[in-house]
Amino acid sequence: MATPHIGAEKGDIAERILLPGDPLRAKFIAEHFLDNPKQYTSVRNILGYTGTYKGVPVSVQGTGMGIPSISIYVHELIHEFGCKKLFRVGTCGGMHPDVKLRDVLIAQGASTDSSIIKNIFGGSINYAPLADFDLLSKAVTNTKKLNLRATVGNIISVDRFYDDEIDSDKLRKYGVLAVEMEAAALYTLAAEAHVQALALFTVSDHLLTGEACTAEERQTSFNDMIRIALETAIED
Ligand SMILES: O=P(O)(O)O[C@H]1O[C@H](CO)[C@@H](O)[C@H]1O
Ligand SMILES: O=c1cc[nH]c(=O)[nH]1
Repeated sequence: MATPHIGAEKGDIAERILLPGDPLRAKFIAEHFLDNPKQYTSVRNILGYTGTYKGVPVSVQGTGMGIPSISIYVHELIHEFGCKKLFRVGTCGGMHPDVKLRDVLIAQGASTDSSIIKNIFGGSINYAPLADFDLLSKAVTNTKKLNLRATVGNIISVDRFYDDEIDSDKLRKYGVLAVEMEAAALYTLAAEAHVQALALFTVSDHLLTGEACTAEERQTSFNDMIRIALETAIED
């Protein structure tokens, strides 16, 4: 049965799913990478599609921006539609000299300032949202097989896109590579539900150099990240 935010029926959505924030990136991925894609939802213009990749059913679904938004979609996808392998394919802001514009990053861990994650654990606990190790290791192998490059490390999922108070120098000193707004929630919700999740990114702008991709590039030009995610998604 359809959920409040996803207008699909049980069975319409594959167990393996790619999750861009931008619904138009979902449409682009479905139309350019999947065979026979069928749109299963357009509720709130957050688009979702299922097709096949190399013969394996794969879905792709927008999640909106920020932890409150992705948490709604990931909850419904896992608990109502049975998704088991979830791949965020996002953009991020590079904040470390080791990463350059358009680089692919894979989040081994996702630090966060999110009160949603803090409130789950309460007290003095700072939970460490982590990638599923099996997916992470397969993604690294697939990156090499595809003759591509990806940097693996810690990123930070923040609540505010415009945040003058964030201490980028300290985060950089501790090796945080980039900033985005959803991965920590994906990792935490996947851990709670005992399903697998991995977040991959393309650096769309750089906090140190001021370089930025255009809005059109953000929607469409992230093929390397998507190929790594799809090759990893279809493995058993
Ligand atoms: O390009 P997406 O996947 O939306 O990801 C990044 O872009 C948005 C901010 O512009 C946030 O959602 C952030 O995490
Ligand atoms: O959340 C994001 C995404 C891209 N670039 C940023 O600076 N922040």
